[in-house]
Parts: sequence; structure tokens; C-alpha cells
Amino acid sequence: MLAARDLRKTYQTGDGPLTVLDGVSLSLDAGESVALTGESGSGKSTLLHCIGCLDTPDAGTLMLNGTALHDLDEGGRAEIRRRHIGVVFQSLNLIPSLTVARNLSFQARLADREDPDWTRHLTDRLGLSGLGERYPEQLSGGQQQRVAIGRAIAARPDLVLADEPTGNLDEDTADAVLSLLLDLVAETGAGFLMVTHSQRHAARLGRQLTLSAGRLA
Ligand SMILES: Nc1ncnc2c1ncn2[C@@H]1O[C@H](COP(=O)(O)OP(=O)(O)OP(=O)(O)O)[C@@H](O)[C@H]1O
Repeated sequence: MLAARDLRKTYQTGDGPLTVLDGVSLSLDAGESVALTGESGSGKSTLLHCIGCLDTPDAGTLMLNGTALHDLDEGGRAEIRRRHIGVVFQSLNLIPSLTVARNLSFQARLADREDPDWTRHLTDRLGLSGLGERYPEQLSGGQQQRVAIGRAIAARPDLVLADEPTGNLDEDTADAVLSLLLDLVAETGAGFLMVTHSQRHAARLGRQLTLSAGRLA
């Protein structure tokens, strides 16, 4: 479903060029879950952003269900993000001016894939049924994170990417939110790639990869 081959990315910094991805290859099948760990600054977010069409690698190829992402222009990448990729960040990215219900439906509408039954199911499973008319700022951190998860999978994307999705939560809440995320992604059949600093959380995914010195192991 996803195949990344020999991705390379070098940033120009005040101290000179910094090579963060130095020939990274990875494959992900539909329904498969992979954890990405590595030291702070090892390039995990950079890799996730390249795969998620939020950033572009300097070299390498990236195929998603037969589409060559590396050949797309910005408009093409935006289309892929809208229709095929869901992302959950630690910093949520909820739309503050929209209610919980509209945050969820907005994403599905963007993808042209509105499905009221799925949205209702998602809302129930995420424990947000009574909160649909609230605004993000009126929710707890755990509730906001559950809305962010709902947004990422509202459009039933082929690929779900998560960057430290439970990093801001206490341990019990983080465990519960991760369980929900894994269950719901499994229901959609999407591929799932998650950056985490927690070995315990990484162990709950099907496969574990570590980024070090620009390479995956
Ligand atoms: N736009 C940029 N310009 C220059 N350097 C950058 C840029 N973005 C990231 N970097 C550097 O690239 C390296 C990798 O950053 P990245 O955020 O991908 O690491 P990470 O493994 O996700 O780190 P963390 O676990 O701390 O979130 C870091 O040294 C960072 O300072």
C-alpha cells in the first residue's frame, strides 16, 4: 500500500547542512501498524511529514496505492492529504471555531466522503456523543485528543499517521486513547504509522522500527 524507497532529506542550518534522512526505505500494508521510535532529533517527524505529503524529501520515491507521491505538485499533494491520509498530531490541529460534530464532518466533507452512519459510530466509539455541540476549548485534553483522532479517520483514509498522539496525556488516559486509536484504525483497514517515545506503546503495534543516523533499523 505504501512503499518508501531511499528517502533523503538534508536541512540547511546555521551550522551547515544537516542530513536527517539518509536513505530510508519502508513498506506498509493495508491494515498493518508500525511504530517509529528514535532519539529526539533523529528525524521521526521529518519522515512522517514526508510520507504524509506535508513536506517533500530531497530524493527517493514514495508510492501510495500506485500513486507516485514524489512526482506530485503541491496541489496534487493536498488532494492526497484530503482524500487518502489522516494525521493525528500531539498539537491536535482542531478547528477552534467549529463544534465537535463539525470538526468531524468537515474532514469527511473535504474528502467528499460524507457518511453519517460512520460519523455517528465514530462519535459513539470516541465517547463524544454528548459533546457534539461543544467547541474544542470546552473539552478536556483527553476529549480533544479523541476529537483529533476522529478527524483523522472520519474520511476513512488509506493511511493514518500519528506523531506522538498521546504525548500530552497522563499515562492512563494515554493508554485508553491509544487503544481507541488502534481499534478504530483497525476498523477502517487503514495502514498505521505512529511516532512514539514510549517503548511500551510501540510494543502494542504490529512492527517496530527505529530511526538512527538517518537510517531505519
Ligand atoms: N525546517 C528545519 N530546518 C532545519 N532543521 C530542521 C528543520 N526541521 C527539523 N530540523 C532538524 O532536523 C532534525 C530532525 O528533526 P525531527 O523533528 O524530524 O526529529 P524527531 O526525531 O521528530 O525529534 P523529536 O523526537 O524531538 O520530536 C533535528 O535536529 C531538527 O532540529
